[in-house]
Amino acid sequence: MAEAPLDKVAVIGAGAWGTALAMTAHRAGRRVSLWAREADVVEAVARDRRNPFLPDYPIPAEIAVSGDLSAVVAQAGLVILVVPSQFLRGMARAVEAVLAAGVPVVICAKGIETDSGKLMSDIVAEEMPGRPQAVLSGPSFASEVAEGQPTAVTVASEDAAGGAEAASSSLAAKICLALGNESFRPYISDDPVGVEVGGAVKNVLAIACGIADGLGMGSNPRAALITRGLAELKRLAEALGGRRETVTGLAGIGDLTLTCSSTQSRNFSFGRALGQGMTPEEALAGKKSVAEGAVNARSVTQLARRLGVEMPICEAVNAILHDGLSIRDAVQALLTRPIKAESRELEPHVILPHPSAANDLQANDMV
Ligand SMILES: NC(=O)c1ccc[n+]([C@@H]2O[C@H](COP(=O)([O-])OP(=O)(O)OC[C@H]3O[C@@H](n4cnc5c(N)ncnc54)[C@H](O)[C@@H]3O)[C@@H](O)[C@H]2O)c1
Ligand SMILES: O=P(O)(O)OC[C@H](O)CO
Repeated sequence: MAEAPLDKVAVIGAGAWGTALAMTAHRAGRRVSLWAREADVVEAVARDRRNPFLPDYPIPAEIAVSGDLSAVVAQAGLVILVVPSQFLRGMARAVEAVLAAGVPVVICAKGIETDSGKLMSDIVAEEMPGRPQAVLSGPSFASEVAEGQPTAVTVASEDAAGGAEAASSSLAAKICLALGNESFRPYISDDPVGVEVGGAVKNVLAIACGIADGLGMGSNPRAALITRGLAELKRLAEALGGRRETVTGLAGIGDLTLTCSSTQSRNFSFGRALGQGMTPEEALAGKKSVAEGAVNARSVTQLARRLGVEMPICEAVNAILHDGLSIRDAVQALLTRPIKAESRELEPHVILPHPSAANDLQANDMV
């Protein structure tokens, strides 16, 4: 059986998701402290109990919000890391310097580190050596979680592997008990890699779906992008040692479906703005909130190339965002790729030239 829930929870990162998770832990009965990087966030919460990153939901008075990292993590039994992916390394290092030994961390950033191609769990292992760690991911818009809408997520830790007994005494199980409440339902997984890949790649695919929406495309293209995007996600998860099955769960298809079909998603909305004619710079201008896929299109495709994994939709998004490929050319290149088998058993053995691609090898080569 799992042990008693972790009592005091420290949340590092007071963006929308960190704030919603702090509220979740508070609803679950934990004592909660929240670290904010920006002085104006600390001041706004002190003044009117509202965070500009999630302004519509009051923060309960019992949640202590501070910019003092040592004070926030003092006596914590669990630390939740919720800064954007490209800042996780620096934050993990800073937290490690002030956190008591043995206190577990749960990673909530969705992404892959640019250039190194490292997963968030690799970064934490490097910067917080020997510290127990888990990953939390799944379909969870911060605003809906803050509102108390029913939400299900996956929490994964390696020690959950080995059967029911291992799973129920794992770190993932302890975190589920610490954070679960009547509206927030976490599930245990033993596949952190599969869970992480789902969260990182779905943001890139959401940009692709947003672009299609911005172009005025309908439901057929969206369904095609989600389904073939899922195939890309499965391939990358497997190449990294995760399981294809994990990708069919909340942190894979669950999050993919959510993010690829709602203007609530920052990534979908960013893609939509591109499809409507904005440049990436224009679409991101003045935004304080993060669209992880904009950076992670690069890190995901870098990693896929290194591993020899075919991810044509992610490649197309990356080429649009970072290599100046026009959206029109990217769409044409995707649609005229060679004909392949859909199923895993035949893939990649059946490859036929696309009937309309004979005269367009240049665009085709790009994806
Ligand atoms: N918002 C959601 O609905 C949601 C849900 C699930 C997962 N996530 C993931 O959570 C992570 C955090 O996203 P968010 O939505 O809370 O952020 P946000 O867009 O609401 O806010 C931006 C965050 O980035 C932080 N930041 C900016 N520069 C920084 C720096 N140099 N160092 C450290 N932190 C810095 C800010 O302090 C702020 O916390 C992302 O990986 C995101 O994909 C978000
Ligand atoms: O708004 P997005 O696109 O960052 O998506 C937020 C969450 O990741 C949804 O699960």
